[in-house]
Amino acid sequence: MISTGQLAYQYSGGTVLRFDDVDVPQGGVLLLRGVSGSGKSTWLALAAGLLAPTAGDITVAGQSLKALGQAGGDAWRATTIGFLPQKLHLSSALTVHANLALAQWAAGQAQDDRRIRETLTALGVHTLAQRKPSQLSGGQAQRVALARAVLLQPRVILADEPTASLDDEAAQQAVALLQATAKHQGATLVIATHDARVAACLDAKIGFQPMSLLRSQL
Ligand SMILES: Nc1ncnc2c1ncn2[C@@H]1O[C@H](COP(=O)(O)OP(=O)(O)OP(=O)(O)O)[C@@H](O)[C@H]1O
Repeated sequence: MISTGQLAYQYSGGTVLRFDDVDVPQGGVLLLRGVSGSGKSTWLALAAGLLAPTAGDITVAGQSLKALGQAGGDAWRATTIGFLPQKLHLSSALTVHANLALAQWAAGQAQDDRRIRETLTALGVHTLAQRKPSQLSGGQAQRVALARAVLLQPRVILADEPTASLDDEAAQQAVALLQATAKHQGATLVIATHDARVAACLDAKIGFQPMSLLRSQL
């Protein structure tokens, strides 16, 4: 589902970031660990097709991302990748419902209010549909952002530092929610984090594949 071979990326003028090979099956979980600057965000951008590898291959959901052109990339990403960013980027002027409708519009899809309601309900935030982001708690806002990420039923969920600035209980809930949502949708889940608590929060019964990015790789 996600497999890489000799994957490497070099920013203009920067050193070459080299990544270990991974092979994550559909529905599997990859825990991408590494300290700040080790390349987690770069790896996520490569997996989302936002960056093209400098060397090596990456295949996501059967699509070789090397073969994906700029134009095809947007359409592929809209239906394949659900991204939960560290900074949630909910539109402050819009209600929760409208934020999700905007995601459907941005993907070129017709507004589907039923699907929006179903997704908000699955994440326990349907009663907040008419609120603006400023009227949500941090945990509620993260659930709404996760709802937006999985709205189009992506085959892959990429989560960037989902437990940053959360206390232990909220971190446990955030990871459990991500894992349950991915399982419910049959999606492959990648969590990129420097937070050592995440491994302990993941459900060991389901299992996950760890990959550590080390500063020495830079
Ligand atoms: N646009 C860029 N131009 C040049 N170098 C970059 C750029 N973005 C990132 N880098 C460098 O690439 C390396 C990996 O960065 P990356 O953001 O992927 O790490 P990270 O593990 O996600 O870090 P953090 O946890 O702090 O977000 C770092 O050395 C960083 O300075």
